[in-house]
Amino acid sequence: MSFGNEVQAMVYQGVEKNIIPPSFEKLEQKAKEHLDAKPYDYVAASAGAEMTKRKNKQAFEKWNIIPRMLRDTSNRDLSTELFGRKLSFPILCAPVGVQSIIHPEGELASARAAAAMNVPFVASTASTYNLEKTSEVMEDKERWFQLYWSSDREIAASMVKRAEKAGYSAIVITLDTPMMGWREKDIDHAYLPFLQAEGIGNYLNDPVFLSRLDQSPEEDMTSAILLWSQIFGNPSLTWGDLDFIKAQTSLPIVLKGILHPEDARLAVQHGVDGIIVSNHGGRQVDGAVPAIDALPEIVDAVEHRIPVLMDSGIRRGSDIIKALAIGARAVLIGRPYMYGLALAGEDGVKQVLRNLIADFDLSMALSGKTSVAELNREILRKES
Ligand SMILES: Cc1cc2nc3c(=O)[nH]c(=O)nc-3n(C[C@H](O)[C@H](O)[C@H](O)COP(=O)(O)O)c2cc1C
Ligand SMILES: O=C(O)C(=O)c1ccccc1
Repeated sequence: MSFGNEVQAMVYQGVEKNIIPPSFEKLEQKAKEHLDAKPYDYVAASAGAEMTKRKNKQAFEKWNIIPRMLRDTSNRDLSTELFGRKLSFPILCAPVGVQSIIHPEGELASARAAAAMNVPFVASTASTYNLEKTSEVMEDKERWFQLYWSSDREIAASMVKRAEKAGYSAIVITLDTPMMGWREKDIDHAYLPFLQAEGIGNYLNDPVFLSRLDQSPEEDMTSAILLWSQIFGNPSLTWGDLDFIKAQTSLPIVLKGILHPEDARLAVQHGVDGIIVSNHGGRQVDGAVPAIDALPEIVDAVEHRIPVLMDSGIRRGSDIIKALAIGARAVLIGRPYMYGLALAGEDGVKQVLRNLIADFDLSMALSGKTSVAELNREILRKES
């Protein structure tokens, strides 16, 4: 058997040392056995009855790929382009907060792994390690900053400016989480890692946040955590507020959490640079539409005016093919790389990314396509 390219060879060479199962289901199971119930459930679970989490998976199963034959797929190009920059793969690490609950090196390990694999890392506002530290470990590699827009808008502005200064090349504003969804398992466990000061690293060194405290966090962490809980989210935001953030930065602005085609049109009208179709991995509105099912109408509504990305339920290479064939420019992954982090830190995240890239490369070739640009709806049919 010959391997299609270097990515394939890399996967098989590493087989003996692999701790990361190639199957997502086995990976999730292994992470479950490895972690305590509270942090595992925080990562794995979703809102309510977890309907949307299940539907994200079922929806991918309803889209079928119709491979094309005899098309010389010996040379393949997995790259894509976003905001004038070339990405090696159409894959990014989604913003995931509080990674220290599953591995002591948290975001630093994930960021290092992403940098090593040439996969952009989207650093969350809710990180345990601050954005400057995370930036440092990535050297010159592509990184974006995800903003949770604080109800204290000077804090939001401060974080955006810090991100630009630290070398992040886009700002992702997450719209679907002005407050946490109804997460029954976390409520059962009475689990809130923030109360132990995990996930608030970006606030603890923010000059504006610190200026709002009477005493430093070292002297009085309880007050810092209390203030964080009061200013974290901002449910009062409206489309008109986007101008404020745009005025703070020259970086491209990407809106995350779009599911309605009309919101996609509004995003274009308000001059943002990209959108991410996402239901937050089912963690916010239980019963929300699967992101992959929302994608076609949104891609059509946007009419190529800005790039459309998607996440929520990407588990395998074939899922990536489906999203790109519908019209996404790139996809983000959340839980898969969290499980890699839980099991083996930086190395675990690298293996998860490597498996996904290799699977995507192979499945694209076997579908008769040689580049991301060639993927289109011609090779897809949806079961009714
Ligand atoms: C544990 C966890 C924490 C998350 N934290 C954030 C966050 O801080 N900011 C954000 O925009 N999205 C956050 N998300 C959502 C992810 O960015 C992404 O939308 C989601 O995980 C994609 O679905 P998937 O897990 O099925 O791949 C989080 C997801 C998980 C699982
Ligand atoms: O848990 C999440 O899904 C999430 O987005 C989040 C929100 C605030 C802090 C940490 C994570």
